[in-house]
Amino acid sequence: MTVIDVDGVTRRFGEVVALDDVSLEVGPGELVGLLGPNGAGKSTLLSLVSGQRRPDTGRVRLLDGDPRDAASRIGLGITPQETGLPPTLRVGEVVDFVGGHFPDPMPTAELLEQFGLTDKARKQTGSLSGGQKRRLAVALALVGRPRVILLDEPTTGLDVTARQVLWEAIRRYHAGGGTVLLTSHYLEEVQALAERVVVIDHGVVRADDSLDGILRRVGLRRVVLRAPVDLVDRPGVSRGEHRGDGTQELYTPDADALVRDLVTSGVEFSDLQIRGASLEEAFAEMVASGSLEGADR
Ligand SMILES: Nc1ncnc2c1ncn2[C@@H]1O[C@H](COP(=O)(O)OP(=O)(O)OP(=O)(O)O)[C@@H](O)[C@H]1O
Repeated sequence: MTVIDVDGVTRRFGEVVALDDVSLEVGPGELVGLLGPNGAGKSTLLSLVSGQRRPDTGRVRLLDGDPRDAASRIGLGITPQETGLPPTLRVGEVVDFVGGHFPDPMPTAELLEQFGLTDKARKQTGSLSGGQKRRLAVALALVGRPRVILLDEPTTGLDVTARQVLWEAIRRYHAGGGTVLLTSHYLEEVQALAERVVVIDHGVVRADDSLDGILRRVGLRRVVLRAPVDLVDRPGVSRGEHRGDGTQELYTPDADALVRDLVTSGVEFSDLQIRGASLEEAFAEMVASGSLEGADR
């Protein structure tokens, strides 16, 4: 059985082609991260899978049914990018209310416990912090014991602790056999959770690979240093530039080898900084180098 089956889907908003012939299959128990820059088409894809929108062309199936049928959506949990919670209802009441729409909801106390919200059960949602609201919004996706959940940027804007609580809850759901499709701007988040990564840009699926496969492609390091000679064209540097502050910014697959080479060659560098490339940088590199072309599973 395929839990999510998107086949040759195109969706336009006026002149904008939000999704351009996108196909994606997600099987039972998979945890898939959907990555892409702003405006890539991630939320549009989720809205088609959840039956909120129809594709212009192509076909979308959810749990072997039409996502616009309530019978298919009973097995779906969703946390959109923004959730409006009724501000005067208490946290426990909101969970009870949403759970009441499902045949076998999770007990409210158990769900709140999992999301670290037990002591907020009697608070009005309007009094919650941004992070607490977000945790509640994700908890609501799970209350009906869904077979699949769609999470649109579940932890954007959260602090480290709140993010960890959510990651744990998502892992627990997945370990129990649940299927997850989540979007994120954060490579770190996808790295922490997903087994499979789909990269989308300008409405097109650019890569669909295991997490390891994607990380190998984006395994670039960013090296910044000050040096009296030009290092941009040095062997081992895949791309680089001179910055306004007099430093050079270099991207390399092997920062250790590059630094060893500079030391043995006697290059007098200073102010050395090394870190992993961010998703945006890695993504730009993938597009620039053409490594995404023809990439597929
Ligand atoms: N309701 C709408 N009306 C008009 N254009 C839209 C609408 N929804 C999305 N778009 C456009 O479709 C494209 C894809 O948007 P979408 O929200 O799916 O991207 P995204 O990858 O989720 O972005 P973000 O990471 O910023 O949430 C964008 O160009 C966006 O401006």
